[in-house]
Amino acid sequence: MKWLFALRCIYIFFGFIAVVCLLEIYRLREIFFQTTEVNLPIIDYLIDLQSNVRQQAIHFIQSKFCKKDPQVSKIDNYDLSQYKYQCPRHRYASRIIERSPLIIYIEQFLTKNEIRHLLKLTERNYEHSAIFESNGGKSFNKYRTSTSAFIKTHETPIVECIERRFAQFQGDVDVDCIEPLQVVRYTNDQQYDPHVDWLTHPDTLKNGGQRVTTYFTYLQVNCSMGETEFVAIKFNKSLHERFCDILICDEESTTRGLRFRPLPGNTIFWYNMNEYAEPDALTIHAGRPPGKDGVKIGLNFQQEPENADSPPLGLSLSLYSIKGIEMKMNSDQFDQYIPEPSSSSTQASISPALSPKENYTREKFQRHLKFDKTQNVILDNSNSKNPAVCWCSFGFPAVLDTNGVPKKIPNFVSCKKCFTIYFYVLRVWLWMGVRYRSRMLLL
Ligand SMILES: O=C(O)CCC(=O)C(=O)O
Ligand SMILES: [Fe+2]
Repeated sequence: MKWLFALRCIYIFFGFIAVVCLLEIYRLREIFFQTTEVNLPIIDYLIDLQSNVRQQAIHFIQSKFCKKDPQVSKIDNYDLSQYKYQCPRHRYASRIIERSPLIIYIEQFLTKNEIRHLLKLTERNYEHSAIFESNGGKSFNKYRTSTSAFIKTHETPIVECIERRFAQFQGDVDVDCIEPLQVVRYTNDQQYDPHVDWLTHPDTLKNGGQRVTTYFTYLQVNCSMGETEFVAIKFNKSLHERFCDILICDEESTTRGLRFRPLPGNTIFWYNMNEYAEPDALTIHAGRPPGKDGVKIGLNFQQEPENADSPPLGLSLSLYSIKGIEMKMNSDQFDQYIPEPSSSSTQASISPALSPKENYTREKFQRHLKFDKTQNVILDNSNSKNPAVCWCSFGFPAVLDTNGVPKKIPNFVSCKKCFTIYFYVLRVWLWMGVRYRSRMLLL
C-alpha cells in the first residue's frame, strides 16, 4: 500500500503545481490586458516599445562612451520617478504660424512637473540678464532689464529629457549642440527691447556656431501682458486671425507685430537663419513687460549647427532651393567657370597650370583642393571688411595661374575643411537699412 500512498502524494504535488501555474497565468493575463486594453491602441503600444528600445540603446551607448557628470542635483518637490531610466513619452500639438521666417507654435511642450522642476532648479540663481554686443563682449543695460539663470547641460534627468525633446522636434539633432538652457524672469516693467537671437561676432560664433533656431517657452505667468512680439512681422487679419487663441488680437493688432500671449507650457519655435544661411532680420522680436505686479518666467533654448565643418543648416537648404540651377549646371559644365590662365604669364610654370578646357568636374576639383594644393586653393574671406558669418567655414575656391596668383572661381564657395564646393547666389539685403545689410551679405 506504500506505493499507493506515494502515488497519491505525487498526484497532490503535481495538482498543487498545476493550480499555482493556472493562477500565475491568470495573473499575467490580467497584466497583459491592462497594457493593451486600457486605452492603449496597439499602434501606441508599438511606438512606446520602439521608443523604449531606442532610449535603452542610447543609454547603453552613453554609459559606454560618454563621460557623464555623476553629480545629479538633488531637488525635491517634483516627480523624478518617470524620468529615472528613460524619458516619458510626451504628446504635444504644433501649428505653423509663419512660413518665412518659419515660426511654429508648440502647445504643452513642457509639462507642469517639468516646469516646476526648472523653476526650483533656478530659483536662487537669477542675475541681471546680459546681451551680446556686436564686438563679441557682454553688457548689461536698459535694453534687457530681466534677470536670468542658466541650467547646466544635462544637469538632471528631467533637464536631459527636456533637451532631448527639443532636439527630437528638429529631427533628432545632436543634443550636445545646444546652449545651456536659460531661464529668464521679468517683473513689473522689466522687458527685452527688440533684438535678434543670432550672433554676429566671429569670436562668439567660434564657440559653438550660429544659433540656427530658438525655442522660447513660457514657464510661469501671472498676467495677460508680457507677450513676445515679432515686431517686423505685421499682423495680417486674414492670415493670423485663426490664431487668436494664442496671438493677441485687438484694435491695436494691425499696427503691431505678431504678439504671442504668454501661456505656460507653450513654446514658440523659429529659425533665426533664412534658406540662404543668412541671419533672418524678420526674426527681430521683443519680450514685453508683464506690467504692475506681474511676473513672467520663460525658457530660452538655442540650437547650433551640429558640425562646425559642415555648411550651416541654411546653406544646404539654399542648395536645395536652387536645385534648378544645380541640375542645369552638371559636373561637366563646371570647367566653364574656371578662369583663363593669366595671359601676361612669361614665367615657366612650377606645376602644370590648369587648362580651362580640361574637363574639370566639380568632384575632380574638390580632390585637388584636398590633396594637391599646388594648383588650387581656398581663398579666405573672413578678414574682409564686413564678413558674413558663414565665412568662418567657407572660402572661394581658386585656381593658381602660372605665376602662382590665385584666380577666384565665381559663383562658388568651398567648405574650408570638408572642401565640398557649393554654388551660391548673391542676394542684396534691403531690410532695415545699411546697418544690417553689410553684415548679412554672402559677398
Ligand atoms: O521674453 C520674451 O518674450 C522673449 C525673450 C527673448 O527673446 C530672449 O530672451 O531672447
Ligand atoms: Fe530673443
